[in-house]
Amino acid sequence: MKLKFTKMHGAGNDFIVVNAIDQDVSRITPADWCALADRHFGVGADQILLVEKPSKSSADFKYTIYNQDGSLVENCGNGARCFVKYVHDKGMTQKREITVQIATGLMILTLNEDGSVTVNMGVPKLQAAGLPAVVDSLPSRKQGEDTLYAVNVNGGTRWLSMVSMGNPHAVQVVSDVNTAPVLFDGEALEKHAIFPNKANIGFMQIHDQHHISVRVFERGAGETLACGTGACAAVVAGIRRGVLSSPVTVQARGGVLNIAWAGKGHPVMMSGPAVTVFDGEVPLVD
Ligand SMILES: N[C@@H](CCC[C@H](N)C(=O)O)C(=O)O
Repeated sequence: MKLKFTKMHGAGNDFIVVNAIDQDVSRITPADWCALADRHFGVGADQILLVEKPSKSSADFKYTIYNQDGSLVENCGNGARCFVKYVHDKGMTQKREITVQIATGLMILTLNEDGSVTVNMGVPKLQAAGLPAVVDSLPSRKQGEDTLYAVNVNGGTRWLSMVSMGNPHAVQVVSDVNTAPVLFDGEALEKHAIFPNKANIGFMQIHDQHHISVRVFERGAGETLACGTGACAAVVAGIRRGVLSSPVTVQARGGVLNIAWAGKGHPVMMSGPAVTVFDGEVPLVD
């Protein structure tokens, strides 16, 4: 069997996008997706995105996401932008505003005139239990409206904000993202016992109340050049801590994302680039 795909990226967070409406992918296993995402023996990608038929009549498409390690994911912000560009470029819809079914509900995405995409990322969950994160025995302190939890890792204490964007994020403020121990601490925190489903670990440097730099050690993928949901989680945490004001420009290693959030109970709006790299075809073992 041959599988057609498109390689895309959003601010350097790269994807293999697969049309699973016109191609039968039912026999492709998570291990196959993992092999395809391998950077040495496969095509290479942080995530695999499947474009599928929705089961809800109010949605235009369904969108299933696998991490590089083959695990299923609830949400992917940079992927959502690439998803819209893909279905538009492939003539699968003429609509510029598209409703997409994801694991946690419906997501509304808008293809802007300049080719960028704006995504309504939904209302963030602000309780640690919602990630889930088991924080009952951890020391905590308030900063603004946020509650920070002290987690011991690699011989030090990190004060983490807990934000769910449908997927779990723990965010800490660092003085310099370039020297922050993103790989060392990120890997240890991703798998920390307080996160039963693991977590994405964000490191945020605050330049001023409207500008930050963020690096994210992603669950199931390691550090990526950008993480859309991670950027949203960092902005939500910063606004709740009282150190950021909406809108916020987020500098990731691979590009810039713009995030707006009006506060508790409101959805996070994210805008940023979506780029096609090439179309390809790979043989898969039957
Ligand atoms: N790169 C993504 C997030 C992908 C999912 C994440 N690794 C997880 O396991 O939750 C983004 O742009 O949001």
